[in-house]
Amino acid sequence: MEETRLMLAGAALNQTPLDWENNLQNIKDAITEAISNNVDILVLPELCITGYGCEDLFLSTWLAEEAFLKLLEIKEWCENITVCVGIPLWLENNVYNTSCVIKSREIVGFTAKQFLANDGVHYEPRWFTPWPADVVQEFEMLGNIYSVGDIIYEEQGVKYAFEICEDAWRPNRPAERHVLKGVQLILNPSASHFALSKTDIRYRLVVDASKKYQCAYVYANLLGNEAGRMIYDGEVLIAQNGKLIRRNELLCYKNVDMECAEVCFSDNPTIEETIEYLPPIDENKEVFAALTLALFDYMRKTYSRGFVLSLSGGADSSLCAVAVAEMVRRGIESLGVSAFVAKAKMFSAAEMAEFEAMPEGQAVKELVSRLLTCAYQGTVNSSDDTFNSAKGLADSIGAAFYNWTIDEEVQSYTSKIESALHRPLTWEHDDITLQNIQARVRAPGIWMLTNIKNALLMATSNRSEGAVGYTTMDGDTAGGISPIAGIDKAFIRQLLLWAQQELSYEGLQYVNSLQPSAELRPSEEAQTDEKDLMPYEVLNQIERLAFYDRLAPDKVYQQLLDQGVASPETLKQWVKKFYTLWGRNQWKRERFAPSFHLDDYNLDPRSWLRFPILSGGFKDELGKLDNITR
Ligand SMILES: Nc1ncnc2c1ncn2[C@@H]1O[C@H](COP(=O)(O)OP(=O)(O)OC[C@H]2O[C@@H]([n+]3cccc(C(=O)O)c3)[C@H](O)[C@@H]2O)[C@@H](O)[C@H]1O
Ligand SMILES: Nc1ncnc2c1ncn2[C@@H]1O[C@H](COP(=O)(O)OP(=O)(O)OP(=O)(O)O)[C@@H](O)[C@H]1O
Ligand SMILES: NC(=O)CC[C@H](N)C(=O)O
Repeated sequence: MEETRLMLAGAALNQTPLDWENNLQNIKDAITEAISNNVDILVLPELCITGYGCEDLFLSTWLAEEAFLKLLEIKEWCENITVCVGIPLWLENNVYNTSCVIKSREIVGFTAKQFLANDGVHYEPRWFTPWPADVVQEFEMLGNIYSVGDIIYEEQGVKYAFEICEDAWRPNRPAERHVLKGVQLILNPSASHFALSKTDIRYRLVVDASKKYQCAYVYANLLGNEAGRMIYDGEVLIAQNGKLIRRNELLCYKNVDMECAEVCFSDNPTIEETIEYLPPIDENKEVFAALTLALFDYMRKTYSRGFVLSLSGGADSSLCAVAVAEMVRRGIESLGVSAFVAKAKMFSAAEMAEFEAMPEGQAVKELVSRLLTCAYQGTVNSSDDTFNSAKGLADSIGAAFYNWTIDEEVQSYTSKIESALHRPLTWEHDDITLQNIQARVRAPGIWMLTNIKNALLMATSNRSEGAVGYTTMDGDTAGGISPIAGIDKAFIRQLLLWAQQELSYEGLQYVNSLQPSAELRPSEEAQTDEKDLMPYEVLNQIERLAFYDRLAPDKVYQQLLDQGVASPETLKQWVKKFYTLWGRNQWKRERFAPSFHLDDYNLDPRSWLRFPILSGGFKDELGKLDNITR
């Protein structure tokens, strides 16, 4: 075969469902950048016209009709370039998830996804119909006839075809067949949610496939917090014959992040400039990168003016505080001060000029003071340690910090109820009630600050607390966003140590020396979370075995016993406590503020784990544990 050289590009886009203006602007910017780089073929992410996360709106025909009109606009921007753009397509009562190929202002065809994502966070078969392999048909739209299906396209003699995201994750992926028909280039528009270490799997799907099928491969993912919960890392990969040619920085703050490379097609192509080595995955780094970008997008897409936080100085609220500070630092590192403040869409021209005039370090601190407001709300049960931790951290990152006590409000409610019931409330008889009223009276004041600031209230619940409902509903669950509800407590504690050491958040030194405590009981009782519950490591292990590995309670017990986690009696108590609290507290998980999906699975009923609100609570299954003799 004669040698052909094609300039190939993939662009990650930060899209938002139904935000036509934003989505089209990003697409236009990507096309303009590609044209200026003499790109022959540009791949844009899955469903990027409408946004991937439109959910049940995909079932409304008007959405696809509107998207088609937008496609006709986009087509006019494609002068002397081939652009692949994701769009839902309604045909005879079915909706298909497609990528449309536009070449020099003409629509060449639509490739429809063949394997729909239906695991974990994905529910695609609810909306889309899978397309059968090897089938191509014609359809009429607005007076024109188009081709749709499993099309093989050609660019300057090079045959190419598609795998749309999930298509590449299946053993009988389309590339298997396409390469037998002479295809030398596979394009993959994706909406592949972020999860820890997942980039490694994608690398293999792309680079190993390019080796196995002896082809070139271009992969382009969505970028940012698109629709609230899922985060996309914006990965762009260009590979050929098992060699990685381009890969971008993941989780950046740009709207458009493009990579391009000239790729040679011949019987024995020369592959210049390959990337031999990718840095090893560091999950702490990944969590911070994903969490902070997710916060920034959530803030600007809700037009909020920063965050408000009830800062106890404990691990969970400290992580939320550091996440906002790191959001500002990373955002400025990625975009520069001017673009960051412009993108935040909340500052006047005069304020923006003020920030721009500051040295970068000062701008970061000044912005943190505007974007993060914290309050310590102590009671007689609070310790100096937690106050010092909260104040020390807030001061060190430059956050606005208030301090007040809530004893008066607690006392006011307690005496009201005591006089209504004609009896005193005591720790002996009313333990949980007296704990919960403290957590609850922290909510109105912090909500007031939130309203005044037009900000978002951060709820600090973590994943381990979520599993067992160790949190007061409408108390410390109050908030508009639960940024760390996907992260377990053991991970949080080591993450904070890492952030102190590696990211130099010195203000974390206080929390890193504290034992987690709710500080809701009188201090002489020395309440700790782990005394109330069980060691967090064990709680997290039970949760994973129960809901990721999907084992029955007795098998969970047996496995942990075999690992020597605790004595049989203690372990039985912990397993029983876990399942009983898990079953009783589904309603709480249903009511948490929206949280981010960070791990390969999580407990969020809206995105991963369905469980009944009313259930038998594993009574019989836990009863079986008593019959196990060892
Ligand atoms: N299925 C269901 N659907 C709807 N509502 C249901 C329900 N089951 C119970 N309920 C309701 O739930 C109420 C109990 O829930 P709730 O009032 O939240 O209280 P509850 O879950 O009983 O207790 C809260 C727990 O969280 C711990 N906590 C609280 C605050 C902070 C921290 C910390 O770590 O800092 C820890 C505290 O030590 C205690 O163990 C019941 O009175 C009942 O009304
Ligand atoms: N003294 C306090 N001042 C302000 N907020 C508080 C105070 N005590 C508790 N809270 C709020 O209630 C939340 C729940 O408390 P919890 O103890 O679970 O979390 P934490 O204090 O951040 O972490 P840890 O459990 O590691 O101590 C806190 O994150 C915080 O938002
Ligand atoms: N949009 C998709 O098809 C995503 C599914 C794919 N398994 C992923 O998580 O990346």
